[in-house]
Amino acid sequence: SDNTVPAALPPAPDVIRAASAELIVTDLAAARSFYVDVLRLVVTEEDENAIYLRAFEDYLHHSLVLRKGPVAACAALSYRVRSEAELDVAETYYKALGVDVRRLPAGTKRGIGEIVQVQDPLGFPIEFFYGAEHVERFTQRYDVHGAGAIARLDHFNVVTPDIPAAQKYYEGLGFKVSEDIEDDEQTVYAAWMYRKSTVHDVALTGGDGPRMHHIAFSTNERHQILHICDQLGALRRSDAIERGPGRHGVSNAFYLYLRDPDGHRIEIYTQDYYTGDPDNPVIRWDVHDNQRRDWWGTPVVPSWYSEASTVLDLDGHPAELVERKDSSEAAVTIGADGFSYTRADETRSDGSAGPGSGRSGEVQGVKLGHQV
Ligand SMILES: O=S(=O)(O)c1ccc(O)c(O)c1
Ligand SMILES: [Ca+2]
Ligand SMILES: [Fe+2]
Repeated sequence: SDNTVPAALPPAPDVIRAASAELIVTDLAAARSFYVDVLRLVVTEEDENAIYLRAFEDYLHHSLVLRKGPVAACAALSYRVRSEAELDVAETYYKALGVDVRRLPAGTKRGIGEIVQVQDPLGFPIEFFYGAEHVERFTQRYDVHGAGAIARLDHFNVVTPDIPAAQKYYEGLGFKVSEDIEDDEQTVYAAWMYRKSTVHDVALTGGDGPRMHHIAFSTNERHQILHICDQLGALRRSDAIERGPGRHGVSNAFYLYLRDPDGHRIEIYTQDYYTGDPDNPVIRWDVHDNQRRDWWGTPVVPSWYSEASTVLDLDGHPAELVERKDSSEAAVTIGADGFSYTRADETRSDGSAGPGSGRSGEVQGVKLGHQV
């Protein structure tokens, strides 16, 4: 056959949604204090090596596994597929992609049925599953919710060097782009992609990867996010707050970013918008728009761009990092994330160029905590 035409891939598995994640934590008790005592996630099961957690609207066994280990890392990002039959489809698809594919019998992971585990073409440890033990759904257990009630897992955000290539790979899995950030030289800095009818199940962040940027849980209302902030203040754990609370430009969600005791980033997120119709309009942001990441123009702390969690391969070893070749968002915008323009061609009353018009040549820095 004509070997210049890539062989047609077999059908891709039918992914429903981002469903759970497994994080390696170096101090299980410290992690338990953060995720259970502070965030109030529900312990479905636990032993001396692992804690299986769920949010209040989850009825599958867990949506987050904390596993004790020597090095903090992300060990799995798991997507639920529509039926057990989709596991064979997944195995065939990923074997055709030529990556490491393993089949784990039901029960290998507590509460979960058979799993197809792959190290995907981007280098991430991905699991596909359908079967899972049903446990009590705490949707209306307001007697245990608390004021910061977390409803469910919403999305993964992954750092990968080549966004167009990553987008193509996820489009092959039937994901669609809802929003992205680009510039007028066709560089793409980030993209948000979905299977369920919200803004994303996975977000692609341009950078050296594979690294896990964050796992996001959603609440039903903003006041739950505000309570989590107030509670962290009361516990003198405000240093767990990395970024926010605020209103995202992309997704329009209200957000908060926390760092757990191992530095894993957890987002608490609420009220993005419906994307379920086939002609859902894609929103494209200019990388210089300083309302893209925070609608109010609040600066993005540098650590949010630079820090992310190591991911493991299927043998539990840190995955090789690939450097990003395209320009980095922090390099082109950290100034624009500071106290700068919100209008493209701002001109001062005396006719001089405003800071954001790009005509002033002024240095646009981010005012850090020690600066007045
Ligand atoms: O900061 S962004 O507005 O680009 C953003 C939007 C949605 C997310 O889930 C996120 O982590 C970040
Ligand atoms: Ca802080
Ligand atoms: Fe997010």
